[in-house]
Amino acid sequence: MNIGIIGGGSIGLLTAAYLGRNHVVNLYVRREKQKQEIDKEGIHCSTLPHPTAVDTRLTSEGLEEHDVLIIAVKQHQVSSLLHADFPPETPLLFLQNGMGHLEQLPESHECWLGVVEHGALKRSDSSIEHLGQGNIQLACFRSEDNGHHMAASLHSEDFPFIYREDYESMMTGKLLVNTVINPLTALFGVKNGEIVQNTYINKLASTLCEEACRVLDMSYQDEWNRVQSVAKNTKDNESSMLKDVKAGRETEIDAICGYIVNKSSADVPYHQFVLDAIHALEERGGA
Ligand SMILES: NC(=O)C1=CN([C@@H]2O[C@H](COP(=O)(O)OP(=O)(O)OC[C@H]3O[C@@H](n4cnc5c(N)ncnc54)[C@H](OP(=O)(O)O)[C@@H]3O)[C@@H](O)[C@H]2O)C=CC1
Ligand SMILES: CC(C)(CO)C(=O)C(=O)O
Repeated sequence: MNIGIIGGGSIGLLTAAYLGRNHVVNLYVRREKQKQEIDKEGIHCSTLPHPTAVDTRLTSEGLEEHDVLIIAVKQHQVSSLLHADFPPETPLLFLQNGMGHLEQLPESHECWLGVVEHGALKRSDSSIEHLGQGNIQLACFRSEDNGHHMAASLHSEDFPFIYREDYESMMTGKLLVNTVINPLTALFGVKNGEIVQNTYINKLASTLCEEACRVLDMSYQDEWNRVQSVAKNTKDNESSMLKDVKAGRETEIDAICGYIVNKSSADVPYHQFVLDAIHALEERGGA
């Protein structure tokens, strides 16, 4: 396939490094320095034996047609890209956490959604640490095409893509996990395991889970079991929100907990609290 990827962050570099082995990949970045570094070094990924060479371009110079264009920027960066000229014939695959961006997706394009279950950490402009080897689940948001084909074309044994029939259950399942684990780990400055290990954080997590399940009409018991199992399986990870807060970066709180608050017709006081509390940390400029 001929694949375009926008964003040379943790997930953009990870997908470019893996997909670049078997496909033609154009990675679009926004800084000349990053372009030069990748041109010189290739992309180093901790779980691959050799750097992957990809063709790096600047977003500002325009986007070309591809078989698929993977959007790997943060949720709050998506809106700035929607002003960009997406090539008219190219299907778009959005990989963001949260659900706040779904209503902004361009109606003019075939759109796909992906849920990333890898852990990746950018070490430099051309290197990433692949911390948790998982998969990317992919579902159709707006397309007449058969999704099996898209997932199968991108899939490889060591970088799996899994086709999901229903984007809504795929996205709400991930949102549920993020709306509980991300704000609490970021507020308390703890790794994911503390969600199950600390009695009081566990109690707060359970209440957030219960609120979100009510809003999203999901089974509390099933989702609470899943949240706890993700927290156990990723116990030594720092959540993406904790990393953002520590680095003084804008978080994805609006797309995650803000989505629950906006969708709810009743009060969701715990979500409102974590939403305001994370914004307070952002305003202060870090943890
Ligand atoms: N990292 C992880 O392990 C996981 C991440 N995700 C999700 O994946 C998404 C991406 O996350 P992640 O890769 O970690 O985020 P990063 O912040 O590491 O990367 C985002 C990248 O997008 C680039 N970017 C922003 N705007 C533009 C633009 N207009 N043109 C070109 N590049 C642009 C940024 O460039 P610059 O460097 O110049 O600022 C940055 O390199 C998020 O929604 C996240 O929630 C999901 C699961 C796991
Ligand atoms: C699943 C989890 C919580 C793993 O850290 C995640 O998706 C994130 O940190 O954003």
